[in-house]
Amino acid sequence: MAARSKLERFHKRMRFTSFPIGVYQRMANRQDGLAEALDTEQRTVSWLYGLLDLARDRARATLRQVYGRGGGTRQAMVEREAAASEQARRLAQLDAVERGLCFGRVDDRSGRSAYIGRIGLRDERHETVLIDWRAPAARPFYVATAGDPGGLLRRRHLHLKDRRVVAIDDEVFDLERMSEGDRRTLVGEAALLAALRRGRTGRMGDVVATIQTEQDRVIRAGLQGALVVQGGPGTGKTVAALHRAAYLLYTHRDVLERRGVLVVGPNAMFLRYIGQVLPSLGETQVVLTTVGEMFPGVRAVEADAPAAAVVKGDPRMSEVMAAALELRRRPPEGDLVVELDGLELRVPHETCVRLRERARAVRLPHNMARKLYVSELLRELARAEARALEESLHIEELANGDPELEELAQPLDLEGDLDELDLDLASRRLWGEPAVRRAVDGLWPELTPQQLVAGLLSDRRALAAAMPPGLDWTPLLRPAGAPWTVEDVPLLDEAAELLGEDDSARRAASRRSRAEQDEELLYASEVLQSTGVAEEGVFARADVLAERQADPGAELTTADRAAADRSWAYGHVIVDEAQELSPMAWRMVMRRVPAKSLTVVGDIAQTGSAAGARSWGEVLDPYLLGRWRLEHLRVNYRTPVEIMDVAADVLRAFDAEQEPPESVRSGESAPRAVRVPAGGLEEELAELVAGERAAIGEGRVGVVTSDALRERVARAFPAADLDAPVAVLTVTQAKGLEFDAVVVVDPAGILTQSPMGGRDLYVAVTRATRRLTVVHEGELPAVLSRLAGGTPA
Ligand SMILES: Nc1ncnc2c1ncn2[C@@H]1O[C@H](COP(=O)(O)OP(=O)(O)OP(=O)(O)O)[C@@H](O)[C@H]1O
Repeated sequence: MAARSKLERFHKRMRFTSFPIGVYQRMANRQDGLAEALDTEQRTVSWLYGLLDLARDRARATLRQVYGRGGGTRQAMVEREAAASEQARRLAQLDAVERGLCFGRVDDRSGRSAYIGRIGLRDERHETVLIDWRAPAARPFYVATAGDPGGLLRRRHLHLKDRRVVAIDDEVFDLERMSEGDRRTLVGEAALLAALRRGRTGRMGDVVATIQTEQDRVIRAGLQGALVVQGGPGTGKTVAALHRAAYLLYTHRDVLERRGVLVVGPNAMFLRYIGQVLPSLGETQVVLTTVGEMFPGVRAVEADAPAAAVVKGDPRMSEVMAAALELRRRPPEGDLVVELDGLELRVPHETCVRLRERARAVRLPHNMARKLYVSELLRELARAEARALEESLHIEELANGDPELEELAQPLDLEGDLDELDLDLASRRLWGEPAVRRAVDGLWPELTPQQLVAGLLSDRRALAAAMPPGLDWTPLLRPAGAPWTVEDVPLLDEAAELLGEDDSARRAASRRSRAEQDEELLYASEVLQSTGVAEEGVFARADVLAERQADPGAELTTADRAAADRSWAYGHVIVDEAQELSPMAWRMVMRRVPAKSLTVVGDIAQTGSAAGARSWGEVLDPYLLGRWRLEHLRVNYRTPVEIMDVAADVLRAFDAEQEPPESVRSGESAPRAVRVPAGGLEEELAELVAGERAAIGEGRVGVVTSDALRERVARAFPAADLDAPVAVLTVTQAKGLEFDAVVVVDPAGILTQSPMGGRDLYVAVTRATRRLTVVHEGELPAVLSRLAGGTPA
């Protein structure tokens, strides 16, 4: 019916509208112009792909050659590995840029044209024929505006499907100066809007083709110092931060390849969401992590309740950890007494105190200082043993009444007779005694960060003793063996700093015996025989394959090594959704980047964690002393204006000082509120979501619910993950993500679920790229009354 009436309207229009003949002529010319432009661009693009294929062939050949060499000294092996991983990386990079290799062209006033792409390419004469988007020469493509074209006549976006040019968009800055031929081939539809209208896939994509000027400023900012990017929802903070990582690696490759780049995101789901952006830009050398994963060996996912999160995130927790450690190395109540083979070894209390103070005074981390403490205490015990022996040996008894022997006997001074060698030998012997070990461990135990933190959090007395006045310890107490939370991770990191690393186990693990290597060679030959890989050429020799098996260290990239090493100093750190980090989490992040080269992106208006930031200065100044630059992003590329109006009502209600961003486009359907009868949520929701799915076609639906209803709602949509057409998420999980259609369930619950409920609701309603539905059982909260046709409170 709808289709028929559309057709009728068209016929009617054709009957009553008469186009002047010139319009038809222009339309026909335009078609010809478009075909001609597509044809020209196709020729260039095909040639560029040809060059890409050649570059790949060359990289593959070099890789084969490198592996073909085999054998040689250890040094030669290391050099070979380095050359091989360089070529392998180059190959991976060349593969990654296949999609949309070339996406832009600029024509300048001097009649020159240049093509912009994901990677730079040169022709056979070594002339640059494709400019890498990160190169300074590509900059005009991103920064030219009608007001300030910077010498450009035209910016052209090329849209590719596989290797075909399927569409072109032109922005003309100076029509007067364009040649007649170029004018004829002008084609225009805003490339940005076309990109924004695309359905969401569940994975963030790169935006190299449509980076906007304000984002370009962020992306190309210098490496030194700290840059803070504040911007409302959908302003492209994440996308700009990731492109910045790629830009920095390109521009400062020498430093950053050695030191690595770390990106910290809010949760694992978010990392999956953004995980493809950097590889699609040809960068695989960036470590992506969350606060919960920043301590090697621990993978914390669950968050603490707000009361505990606030205390654990408090900067005073660093003193609490130090105090907790002091409690673990207290001197004995009285003298130290160790029973050994019927002897009582006694070290006076004052000596124990003195040894402890000496070990503390060296200012080494606890586990290192322990070595000094143990060695001195063992010597004291050796002396105590000598004294005990003296006391136990009664010469009169030994002489057994023999007056001559009694006369010969001098008063014993075993302790005084001990020389250095005796003390060493006695110390070693004593260290083998379990009773001595127990005593030493009781006074200065060797501790892992896990033992220190878990021990503190499950010990009421220790908590009460370690906490300063004004910091409530009660929310922290939990049973021993409780799983790690995200908020524990900065405490573990703090503990590791205090305790010091003992990397002897790691070093031992990386030492490989000759026998093992021989075994690997044998195994490698068998593999080559049985799989026929030998014929493929890459691993043509058993010794080469064995070499790779045997020395994983040589294969490890900077990113691999950095991710496994808590004390790694990164060259640059990017923190996304940075408003969520507590002061303790910032301490941990800052340790990873001693040079303080940082990009911090976030939105103070979206802070959801009770321990998160209220202002950037508050969290950053303790480390950066006010030396950070602030950039604002103010245009919202995600949320249509109608939905953003609703969000702005919410923002105004809880934080009138924050400015909502301005939406770049308007939506196709009005946001709405749907009231469901009490108890009928699941059923109604299933129907409603089905309707949303039908409305958006290929895109994705996000159901964002209050924490309280999460389980109930998730039951209605099993197996909902990022890749599923429908994902059920709490606000915390939805942070940073976006969906074509968003259904917000239980707005009243979201508002009241934490002290930051208003901000949570703001985050929830700004996840939509096209449609927003708010589902409520009770009254619609007053801040959303625009949805019911009212004026928001
Ligand atoms: N220049 C651009 N060209 C095309 N799309 C863009 C551009 N900038 C941003 N976008 C798109 O806008 C959406 C929002 O971007 P992004 O997630 O980076 O915003 P954000 O500021 O991090 O949002 P939030 O604070 O809500 O996490 C994404 O789909 C992104 O791809």
